[in-house]
Amino acid sequence: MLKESDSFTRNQGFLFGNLVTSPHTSKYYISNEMKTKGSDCACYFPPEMKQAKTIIMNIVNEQRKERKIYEYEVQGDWNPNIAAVNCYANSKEVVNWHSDKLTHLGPMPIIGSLSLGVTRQFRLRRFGNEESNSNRQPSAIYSIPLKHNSLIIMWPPCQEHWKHEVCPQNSIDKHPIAGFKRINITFRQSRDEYGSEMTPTCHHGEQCMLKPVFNGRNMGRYFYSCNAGGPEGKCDFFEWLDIGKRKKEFEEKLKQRKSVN
Ligand SMILES: O=C(O)CCC(=O)C(=O)O
Ligand SMILES: [Fe+2]
Repeated sequence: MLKESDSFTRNQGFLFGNLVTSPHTSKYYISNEMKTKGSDCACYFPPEMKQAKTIIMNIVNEQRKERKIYEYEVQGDWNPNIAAVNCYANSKEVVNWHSDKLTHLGPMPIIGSLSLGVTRQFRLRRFGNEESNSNRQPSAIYSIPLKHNSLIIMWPPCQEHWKHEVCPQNSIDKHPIAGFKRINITFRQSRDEYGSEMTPTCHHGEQCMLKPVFNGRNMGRYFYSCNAGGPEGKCDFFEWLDIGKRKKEFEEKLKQRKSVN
């Protein structure tokens, strides 16, 4: 993975009309079973990643026996089939405050995050109810040092209520093998129910993003909106996610697929 990380690339995207380049490099991997689902990504889990996946999957599923399972999260065993791998080349490479995208993971995802190499600070802060907070106090920031070979599990509803970042540091201790590099593998489960076929497209033909409502009277609901903005730089597409309806539509799709085969 250390060797492979030299070929990782920086994502680019538009943020409020400005082209921004990712402050770290990354690469996406998929499991073999995703191959049959028509994904065009050619990077399959290498053998070591498969081994790590199995270990992490077993830990998560064991812990889930003792945990509350939310209605909207994946039912049955958690089975990660994609991995986003980030590489931070030095102490100034970061990932900025964000919560992970729900579009293909669906509501209440579980994310198993394995750290390799240099120890970096992983920070978390709550973001719901910020506007309704009359004092406008910024929420507390929790900082967790993630050592080589440590696992952090972001349980639901972490992505709905918390943001996370890996912040720049003035100094870091050199790792005997990785030097100043840190590699982070986040294992995620892409759910067929939230696959591209099931994701609405806006009036401009862009795939929409699934987002949670994190405060106010609609808190707990999810909606689709367009991030791309459309040709005029704005797109007002909006659609509530009806989870019951989605389940039925997906079952219907499965039945149709079976009858075609
Ligand atoms: O590097 C980390 O620990 C976090 C990575 C992350 O948040 C992400 O890839 O979404
Ligand atoms: Fe993240």
